[in-house]
Amino acid sequence: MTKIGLITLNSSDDPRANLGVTRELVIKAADAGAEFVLTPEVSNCVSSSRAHQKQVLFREEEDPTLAALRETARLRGIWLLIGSLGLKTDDPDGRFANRSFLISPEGEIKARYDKIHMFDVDVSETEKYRESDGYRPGTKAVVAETPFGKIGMTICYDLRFPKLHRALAKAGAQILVAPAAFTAVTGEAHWHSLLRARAIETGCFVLAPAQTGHHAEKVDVNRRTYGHSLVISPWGEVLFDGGVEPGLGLVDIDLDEVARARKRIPSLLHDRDFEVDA
Ligand SMILES: O=C(O)CNC(=O)[C@H](CS)NC(=O)CCC(=O)C(=O)O
Repeated sequence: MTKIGLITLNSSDDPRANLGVTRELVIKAADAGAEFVLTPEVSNCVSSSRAHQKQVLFREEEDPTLAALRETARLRGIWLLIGSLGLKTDDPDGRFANRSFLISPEGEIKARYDKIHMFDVDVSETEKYRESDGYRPGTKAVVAETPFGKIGMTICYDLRFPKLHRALAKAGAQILVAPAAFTAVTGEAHWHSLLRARAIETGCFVLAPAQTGHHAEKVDVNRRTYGHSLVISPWGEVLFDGGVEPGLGLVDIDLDEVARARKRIPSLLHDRDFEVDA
């Protein structure tokens, strides 16, 4: 059994305040015996104003949230997935990275992953996102090794591109992480179904820490996220649902369930090539 600590946040556009809340919940998870703790997408700052982000975000090397959470992981001896941080980069267009970090109990960065699929979507007339204007998409899928299993890294909108999850599972992933800031509207319609589908298709545990509630009202009145941090078993059962309040969920997962689910339905081994007659 591995004890998972899943953190739901209502991050503001103030990275210092967000760090305070996040660190407190990470410590609470460690105190409760969690071995692996996960935070949502853009844990450090939810903001769609590029001007504001330019003021408050740092490069990876100087980012105070990353440094502080690495230290917390080390002091508490836990594995920590920082679901993602908005970070400055040397992108020629000045775009940020939406980057996840897997931190070891020694406080080392064991893996980093830049979100591949950009959320360029009109959710409604008043709620439009052009993530690729502000963020530079990644080009590399990542599977990272831990003592409790291999972790396939994804972020938020990646959830809608099952090719990625299949590639991660085929590369050995037993746990898929899907930190998110799903919109309230699309979350209501799709969040549980998409996460359960990815778990069922791959025979992986899916761990999905989420942002929740209203964010950064000054610059972005409509920004509202869905919450419902979830843990899904490899058979597709919802083992935990964090609801809409920020806080901590604790769930024990049994990695043997991965092999059991894949034995019952070995679809991961049954891919076939085909042509499309159109
Ligand atoms: O903008 C930031 O600061 C961080 N990025 C996000 O919150 C991103 C892009 S706006 N949100 C999503 O990917 C939501 C996906 C979603 O809701 C869906 O697929 O339905």
